[in-house]
Amino acid sequence: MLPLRITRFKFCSLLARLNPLHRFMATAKSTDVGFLGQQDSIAIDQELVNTYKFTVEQLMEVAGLNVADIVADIYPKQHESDKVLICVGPGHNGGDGLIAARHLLSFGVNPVIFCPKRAKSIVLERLIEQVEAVSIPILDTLPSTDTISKEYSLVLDCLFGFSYKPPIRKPFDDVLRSLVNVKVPLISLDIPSGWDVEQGPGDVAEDMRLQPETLISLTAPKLGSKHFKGKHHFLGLRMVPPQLLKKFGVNFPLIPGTKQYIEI
Ligand SMILES: NC(=O)C1=CN([C@@H]2O[C@H](COP(=O)(O)OP(=O)(O)OC[C@H]3O[C@@H](n4cnc5c(N)ncnc54)[C@H](O)[C@@H]3O)[C@@H](O)[C@H]2O)[C@H](O)CC1
Ligand SMILES: [K+]
Repeated sequence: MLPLRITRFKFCSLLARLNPLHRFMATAKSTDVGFLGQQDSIAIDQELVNTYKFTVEQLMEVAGLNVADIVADIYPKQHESDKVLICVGPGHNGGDGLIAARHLLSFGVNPVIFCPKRAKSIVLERLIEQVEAVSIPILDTLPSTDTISKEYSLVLDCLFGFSYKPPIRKPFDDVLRSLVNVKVPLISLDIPSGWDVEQGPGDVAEDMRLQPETLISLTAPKLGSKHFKGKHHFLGLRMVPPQLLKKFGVNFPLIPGTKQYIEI
């Protein structure tokens, strides 16, 4: 008899072929996928570039597209005027957010970027120029909690990813304090910002402890995400080569069809 997990995937796969809408039902468990520590997450990223010859731009483009895809599928636009606030940080987590903004625009969504600190790398500067070129607004001050709750339908947290090391530095402490009080759904990319990548939210001051409704993990969930208690946890970036995943003990699920993400 086949192990239960394989049987489930075969069944999902068959259903997916029969009904494209079935993609929403395809799930795996985060415990089956495995969790990554901070050093291994960084090492995978480096091997993707050094050994597998991807450019950072290629990886981020796919990651950002996956994020936009998940957001548009799970939180479809309710009103023409709906806006999505995308909070971007100075690293590649922020880069994924800038790319997601561009793709969301192409899906008919109205993205607005909040970028408290501009990155100095050429790659990120180009991403900023790309969103400016298509007239996506970029704010350097966060709107008040009330304004966000009234004028935006969603907030994306792309402030920090797997390279974050506490304690938090200014001005991000105040940004987290505001985001904690926002009433619309919060979606965090890779790890809720401010959480320790491995330990999770335990040592984070309560007034800065984000509790997102949705978490989107890339490649594999990070150890800290074991503490995630929101509604949806998705896994994206299926493009990472299987040999590399195996080396780091990641058991990336077989996603039915050509969809780029799966709920875990
Ligand atoms: N293989 C993959 O899974 C890929 C993931 N991607 C995304 O890239 C991020 C990781 O990007 P990285 O640039 O390494 O780091 P961060 O975005 O986490 O941010 C680094 C940035 O933050 C500053 N910083 C660190 N600690 C603090 C602090 N305590 N206070 C203030 N600022 C801090 C630091 O100085 C840097 O400027 C990953 O999570 C994914 O989202 C890519 O898409 C490629 C493939
Ligand atoms: K994040």
